[in-house]
Amino acid sequence: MTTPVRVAVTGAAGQIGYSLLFRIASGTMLGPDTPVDLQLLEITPALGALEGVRMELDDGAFPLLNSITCTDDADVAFGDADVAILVGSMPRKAGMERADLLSANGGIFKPQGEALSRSAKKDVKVLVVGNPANTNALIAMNNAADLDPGRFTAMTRLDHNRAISQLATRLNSQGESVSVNDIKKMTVWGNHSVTQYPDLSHCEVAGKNALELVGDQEWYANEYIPTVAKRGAAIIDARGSSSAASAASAAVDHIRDWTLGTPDGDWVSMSVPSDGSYGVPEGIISSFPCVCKDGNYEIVQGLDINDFSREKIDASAAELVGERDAVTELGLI
Ligand SMILES: NC(=O)c1ccc[n+]([C@@H]2O[C@H](COP(=O)([O-])OP(=O)(O)OC[C@H]3O[C@@H](n4cnc5c(N)ncnc54)[C@H](O)[C@@H]3O)[C@@H](O)[C@H]2O)c1
Ligand SMILES: O=C(O)C[C@H](O)C(=O)O
Repeated sequence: MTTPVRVAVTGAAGQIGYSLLFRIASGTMLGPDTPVDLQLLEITPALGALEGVRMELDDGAFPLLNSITCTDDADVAFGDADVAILVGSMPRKAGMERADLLSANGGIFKPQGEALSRSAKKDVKVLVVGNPANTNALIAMNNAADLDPGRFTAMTRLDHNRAISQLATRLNSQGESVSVNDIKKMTVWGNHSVTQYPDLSHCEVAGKNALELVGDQEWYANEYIPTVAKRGAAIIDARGSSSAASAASAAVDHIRDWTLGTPDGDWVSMSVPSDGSYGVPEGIISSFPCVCKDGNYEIVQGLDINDFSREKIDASAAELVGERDAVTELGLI
């Protein structure tokens, strides 16, 4: 049998975990020929609920699911992990300031970065989903002394997928006949927050420029961008809890593409450590257009950035720099 891939998931008994684990077990993330070992981390009080999830995973009789480990010890969960999806975090509660949230999550992502460094494979692929995802990833990265910083990424794939879907809906309402499959080269820049910038200037729809097809800068600036950026809040309003199945689906997309590659002629949005590309300061984890091949990602180079895009990319980068400065002040990095 092919050696199973060890996939660690934190916050495994939560909402996203409930959707994510079954898709990983079914082979949707790593392909139909790759067995998996699931290494699931929860806080001690949630181990009972996690046991229930394990029972349901057993009941799925998934042919690719080689083993399931449930633990409250990060070194066990991350032991020899090939992939680590960090979902468990403390979401913002009423009355909490950003600094409170960053500090509470520092208590989670600092020790988890240290445990990844001690226990995971050196080429582990880390995806941080738990919010504030970009800065949580930065905290983990900065506390993982023995790992290459490039192993740490954060999730903006949900924003990318939302941007594609909203564009298809708009074009169909204009009388075009567009499927999400026709939309290529979508880019979300910046932070997984309201300052994110879903950029249509390089996006293609069946080979045509998306912005030209839309032909309505006012809609782009004042409806499309805010709708994508505030979609998370709209889901919370409608459902009473934050997005879960779509977030799990995006996590599967992110790890699948990083592992198996992006299609020729297309790219995806991933939050990765900035190397200074497009004027985004080094020392933050920000969303860029990325191509993946042979298990590696690269930031797409050479795209023209117009004045409108420049302003939006700079604003989101400035927010990330502010978050980095706050966690530096808190002694987390
Ligand atoms: N990046 C994105 O696009 C995106 C999208 C949706 C949700 N999110 C974020 O994902 C996170 C999880 O969402 P959810 O709906 O699954 O939340 P949830 O509250 O249902 O589940 C979170 C789980 O994490 C666990 N947990 C808390 N601290 C932990 C720790 N130190 N170690 C291990 N587990 C721990 C909790 O016990 C809980 O079971 C939230 O921060 C949410 O805001 C991000
Ligand atoms: O917006 C949120 O708080 C939840 C999540 O990050 C989302 O984008 O759905």
